Amino acid sequence: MPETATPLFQRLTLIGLGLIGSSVARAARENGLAAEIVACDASESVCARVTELGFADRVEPDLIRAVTGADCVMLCVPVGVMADTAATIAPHLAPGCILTDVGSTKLSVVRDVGPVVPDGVHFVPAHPLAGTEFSGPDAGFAELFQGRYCLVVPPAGTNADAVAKIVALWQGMGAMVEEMEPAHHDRVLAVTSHLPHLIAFTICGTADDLADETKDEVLRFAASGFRDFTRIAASDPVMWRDIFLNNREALLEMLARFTEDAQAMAKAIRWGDAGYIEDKVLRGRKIRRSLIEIKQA
Ligand SMILES: NC(=O)c1ccc[n+]([C@@H]2O[C@H](COP(=O)([O-])OP(=O)(O)OC[C@H]3O[C@@H](n4cnc5c(N)ncnc54)[C@H](O)[C@@H]3O)[C@@H](O)[C@H]2O)c1
Ligand SMILES: O=C(O)C(=O)C[C@]1(C(=O)O)C=C[C@@H](O)C=C1
Repeated sequence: MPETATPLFQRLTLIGLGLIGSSVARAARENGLAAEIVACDASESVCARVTELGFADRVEPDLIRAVTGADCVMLCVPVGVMADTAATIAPHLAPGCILTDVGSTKLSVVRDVGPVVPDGVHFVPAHPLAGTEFSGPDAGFAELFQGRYCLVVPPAGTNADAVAKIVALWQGMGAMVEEMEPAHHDRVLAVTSHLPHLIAFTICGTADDLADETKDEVLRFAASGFRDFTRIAASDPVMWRDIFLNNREALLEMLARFTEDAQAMAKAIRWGDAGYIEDKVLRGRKIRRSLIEIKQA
């Protein structure tokens, strides 16, 4: 811990030490944000690896022992297991403790975790918009959140000091923080993150279904648009299964809109509408340029 830093938390317990949990552990330690970091994971092999990697002060496989005495508990597990995890730990959270998470869907986390949070415990859901296609404790790194957004979605009436501490935690790890309504969060992420992944998984499946005709060529000549899709298509199946199932409505709405737009493109191609096609490509280019300008590319 940097000697001059005053830790925000005395004991930060991280549940789930994959890409995100292990990145938080590394970043929190490097920036002196917690006096003690406790790591808890359901997988024995992950616990063993976290011990070897040494970025936590204590590895505690038992959920209840892990959260006892913590002033901040962060759930870094797939969104499909947030409910069970929160229900198990809730009665053991100390008064004044801040319970937070990093889940990629927010309405579901508010729905699943909110009702079990005991009085006196502050619930501040959050979502760092940073990641890679890799998972597990070896994949994490301290710089993951630097220059990236983290969205916090505190329910109405959440203790302002607790929100400020979670904002300070993410800022201390280098993130830019903004507040958002959970429903709005889920619609925005449906189009910026969930739909692109759905398209990537689907296009890889489509290519694979054409195995006899094109598979060899797809793999051999992949130095093209297809290769960019394969990066995000390599992501964790459990994490993405849970995201799709827990952002069902917004994702289906965005998929329907996309399908309409894809049909419009198909029509333009069929009827030789060069202007329409050019306009769409130009729009894509502009979006890419503005992402580069705001350093989010
Ligand atoms: N990967 C990303 O790009 C990214 C970005 C932002 C947010 N998220 C969100 O962060 C969370 C974690 O994602 P990740 O990429 O770190 O996943 P990961 O697969 O790398 O790690 C998840 C960890 O949770 C553990 N786990 C699973 N069920 C558990 C349980 N019931 N109790 C305790 N531990 C359990 C697993 O053993 C694993 O070590 C997810 O909710 C995901 O939606 C992911
Ligand atoms: O960069 C990637 O590989 C990611 O998939 C990261 C990504 C994203 O879609 O941007 C994935 C899921 C998250 O909830 C946040 C970030």
